[in-house]
Amino acid sequence: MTAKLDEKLVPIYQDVLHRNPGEKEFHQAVHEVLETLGPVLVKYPEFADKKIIQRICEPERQIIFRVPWQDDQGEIHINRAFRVEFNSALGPYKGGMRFHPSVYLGIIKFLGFEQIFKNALTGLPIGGGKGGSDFDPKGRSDDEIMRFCQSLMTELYRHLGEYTDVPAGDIGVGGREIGYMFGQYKRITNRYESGVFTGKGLDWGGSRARTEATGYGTVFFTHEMLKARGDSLDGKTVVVSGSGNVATYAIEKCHELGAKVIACSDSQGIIVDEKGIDLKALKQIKEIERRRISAYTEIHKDAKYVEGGNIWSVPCDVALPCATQNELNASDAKTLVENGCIAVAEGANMPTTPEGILLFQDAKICYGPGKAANAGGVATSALEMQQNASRDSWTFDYTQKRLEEIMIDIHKNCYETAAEFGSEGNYVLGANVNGFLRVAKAMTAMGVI
Ligand SMILES: NC(=O)C1=CN([C@@H]2O[C@H](COP(=O)(O)OP(=O)(O)OC[C@H]3O[C@@H](n4cnc5c(N)ncnc54)[C@H](OP(=O)(O)O)[C@@H]3O)[C@@H](O)[C@H]2O)C=CC1
Ligand SMILES: N=C(CCC(=O)O)C(=O)O
Repeated sequence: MTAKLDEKLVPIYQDVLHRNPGEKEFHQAVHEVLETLGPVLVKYPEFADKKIIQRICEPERQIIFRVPWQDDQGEIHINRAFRVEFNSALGPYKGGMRFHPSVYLGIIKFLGFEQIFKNALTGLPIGGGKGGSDFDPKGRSDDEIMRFCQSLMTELYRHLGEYTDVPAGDIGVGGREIGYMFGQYKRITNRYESGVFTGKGLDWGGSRARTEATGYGTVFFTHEMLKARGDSLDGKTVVVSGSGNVATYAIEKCHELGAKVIACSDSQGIIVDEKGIDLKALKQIKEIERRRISAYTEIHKDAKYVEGGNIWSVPCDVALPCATQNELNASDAKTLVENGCIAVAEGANMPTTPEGILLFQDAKICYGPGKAANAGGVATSALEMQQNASRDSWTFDYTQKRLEEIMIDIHKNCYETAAEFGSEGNYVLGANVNGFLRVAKAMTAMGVI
């Protein structure tokens, strides 16, 4: 790690390392928050007496279980799944499910820890949690995905509920997977509990604008950062990593706001289209045909595909990492800044390494951390829960307007908190401290639980 910790926080971090050996992504997420909490303990010494930080760093519950399932050829497979119910001070545990072969407990705990503060920043009544599995959905048939989701839910259902723990999507988990998990939950419990999952389909309780929300919200946040400096997204050249749910709708909102996205990626390579990414083609390839991004050049012959290419080598004004953690390192950050990049906003969770963050901050460019910039997804999930609870269904425009207002508020609160603590423009400190204070005050009120 790079930035130094306040001496009062060093033993807390050492204890996290001791209790959670080998979970390097979780260590990274904790360190990034602890780096900014020194001044908070000066202003609120009572939080040290109540051991609030130590309690937040220890999940309330960690569930690990086996998921056996059969493929279309009848072969049996065994995967491991997780649900980390991290913190319920502000509401039921709320966070996605990630299906990816790289998933292990340390990944879920980093995601769940980030989720605590992200959910707090929305100002909505949701706690922090996360789950997932090392199951790889790539290349699997719909029936295999269904059988896996049913087997996973047969174990997990007992821990879920609209007032207890509410999963949603993340890498490898979209509307299809949510549908199969919700269906099995309903079958086992014999309850139509709409609010137990978010990201549901529009035909069965989903919220309009939820599919678009994370990507849209990241762009709204970017726009706010630029506006705070008297600038805007209009006319800017943008590079977006990933080509999944978050990336697709970040591209869509960039184009709506007058920017031009010229590159995006998947885990195999990057495409560069100087005329601007054709979103219709991208959605057809990724959402409908579930193919590799390389197929884009079959439609647009003058676009360029680079197998294994580094998307951060493409010169741009704005960079939106929307793929996965630690995808943007110090060398990438240096290249972006040298090429004239003036703003980075994280659609993905923890995509920039600690060294990359420091480089962006030293360069004094706009840098929006994921817990603030990508909170639009979970915020709209909370709006889906509101609609479900009131047996209502809002219009797209009304829901998008609520989302935009929430993102404007998150930016304002982060900006003002950073200034209050003497670090104007430091959105990492602003997001961490503003989110932490919301959780800490609730935990203090609820006693030592
Ligand atoms: N969905 C949501 O509501 C929210 C998601 N996020 C975060 O946004 C990011 C993207 O999630 P989402 O769009 O939902 O997921 P998707 O599965 O829809 O898309 C993930 C994208 O990232 C790429 N990717 C995944 N893993 C890697 C890797 N190890 N190396 C390179 N590329 C990779 C995928 O490429 P390929 O297809 O080749 O694997 C794909 O293009 C994640 O960090 C997630 O945690 C944050 C807030 C909300
Ligand atoms: N994957 C998500 C969305 C979580 C949710 O909508 O509950 C995230 O905020 O990282």
